[in-house]
Amino acid sequence: MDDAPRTGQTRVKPDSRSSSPIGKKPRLETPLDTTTRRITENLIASTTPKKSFKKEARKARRKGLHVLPEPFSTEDVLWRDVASILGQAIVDRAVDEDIEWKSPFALKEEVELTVHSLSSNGEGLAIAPAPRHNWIVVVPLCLPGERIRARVYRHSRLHSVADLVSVEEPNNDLRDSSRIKCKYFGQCAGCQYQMLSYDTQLDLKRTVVVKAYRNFSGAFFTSYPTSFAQLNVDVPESSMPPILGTVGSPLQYGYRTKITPHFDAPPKKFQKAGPPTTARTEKITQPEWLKIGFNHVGKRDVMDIEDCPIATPVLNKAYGPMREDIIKNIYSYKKGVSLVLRDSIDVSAANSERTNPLAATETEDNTSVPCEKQVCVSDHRAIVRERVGHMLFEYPGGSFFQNNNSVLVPLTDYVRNAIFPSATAASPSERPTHLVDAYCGAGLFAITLSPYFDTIAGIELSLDSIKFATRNARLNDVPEGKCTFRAGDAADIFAAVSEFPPDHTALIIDPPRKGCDENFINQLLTFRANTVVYVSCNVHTQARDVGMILKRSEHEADQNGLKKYVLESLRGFDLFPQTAHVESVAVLRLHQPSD
Ligand SMILES: C[S@@+](CC[C@H](N)C(=O)[O-])C[C@H]1O[C@@H](n2cnc3c(N)ncnc32)[C@H](O)[C@@H]1O
Repeated sequence: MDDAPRTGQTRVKPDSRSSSPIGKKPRLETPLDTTTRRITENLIASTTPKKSFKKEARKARRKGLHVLPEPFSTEDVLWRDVASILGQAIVDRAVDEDIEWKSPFALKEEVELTVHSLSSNGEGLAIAPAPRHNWIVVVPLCLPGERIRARVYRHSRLHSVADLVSVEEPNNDLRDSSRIKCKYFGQCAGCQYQMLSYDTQLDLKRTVVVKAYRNFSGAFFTSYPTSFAQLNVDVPESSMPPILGTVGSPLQYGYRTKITPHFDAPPKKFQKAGPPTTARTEKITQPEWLKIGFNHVGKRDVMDIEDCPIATPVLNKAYGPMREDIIKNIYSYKKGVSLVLRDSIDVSAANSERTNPLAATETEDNTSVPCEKQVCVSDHRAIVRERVGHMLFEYPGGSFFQNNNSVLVPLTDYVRNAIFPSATAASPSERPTHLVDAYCGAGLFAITLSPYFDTIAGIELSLDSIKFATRNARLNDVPEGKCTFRAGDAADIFAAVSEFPPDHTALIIDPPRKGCDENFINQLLTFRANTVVYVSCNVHTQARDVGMILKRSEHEADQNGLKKYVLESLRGFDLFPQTAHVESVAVLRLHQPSD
């Protein structure tokens, strides 16, 4: 291969300190890069840690160089969608002719387009009209089949990004504006699917899961790949296991139990001199420059937002007075602020009512829970209390907890049913007795599933979350000694559970967006828990990790006749209705190679 970076592109050396999930000094190649070697050589390797990657990428962009997206990032996922619409022949030709970064559009050019499909990130993808048809235009808030006008504002590799100007011919089979419940729809970057029926949203999310496994898992090859690069080649959908329908959220609006609106500090001239005299003497009104809310679609600037219909009513009620307070005191802020608003059971009221069995209310399944008052917690260190079914969870306002309470009982029930399918239930000697909850946070899975196991171990990087997981076990009367939580890297859990019987152990994995690392996957494959349930907020890194587990265990089964992991089921869960985001749950179990 030609080692020299091409003009206009950059190359960053892999960092050997990284704990990449992809093997030693991997070179992650996109499907098309397999044949476009010169570009592959210029990929910023996936071994580069995120911070270095961003720093190197910034440096390179300052020099006017082109930077290929970080593997598995939102931009990488978009690139795969762009490339699969254009097809390999067009991409290869563009590389040979050195035109893959040369947009046929001018910046600010307005163009009429027909939307081809939606990307996995929810944007519309349109093939540019002839004679510029070997190029894709990415436009938010439009739907397949629609004729639109869009204004181009950025170029990338074989695609340009544009603002939606107008929908000239809507797709009335999909679009129904009467469904839209937010006055900021079309401007706020938060929710792009409000014009769709909920069933359509769930179908689209299933397609995202299908595409992620097709593009990023490489798990369904017929032969064993010799390098990780080979894992990243499109596989035909027919060779994948069926991907089930996305499980919907019981609440489709008013579900978000956490929002983080933000605002910038006053412009420098006001910071030095204080507010203009009028602002000090007259009734305080919101200065023109002050925007408190969320980002504009396609931009980094904040737009002013007074309420958010996907947030719970309690958060919306608290947000108005918070905004007023900020407006009143804005000149005392020296830096921008990201607020946190979390919906919580009123801890003081709940404490007294928990001791009063008469203060109870009926739930849908005719059981009773204490009457509870919901409040908004806006202090990062204050305790938030939340109920999942009949269990209570507490955690600090600034730490991780799932943001859609309405879907947590279906989600935890689903994970439990996956671990105890009816076939296994018939044979008590095969039932899992031990549970490992890796990336356990405040103990959501470990504690909700605790009645079904003899012994449970959880691990989590955040010391705060671990303190609360331990406290939550006590809060829910989990017998002393049944649940052990420790702070540390997820991979450390395997040394701590060496006494657990792997055949009777279930492992739940719920990592952050970047997925698992190589050390974790190696140890998982050595430990060999009978059942693995992988819950993920990033189906693309999940596909990569699951692909790796399946292929490596298949290889070992071929070598030594051991059982191998089989992907028994895979489906999306909708934790964020009205948005393009999908959570994904994969269930893997050890099977005899002949099964
Ligand atoms: C998506 S959250 C899941 C938490 C929990 N399972 C839940 O549902 O509430 C991922 C968690 O992994 C933790 N984490 C991140 N990197 C980790 C690592 N290397 N080892 C262990 N935990 C990690 C984060 O602090 C976060 O709490």
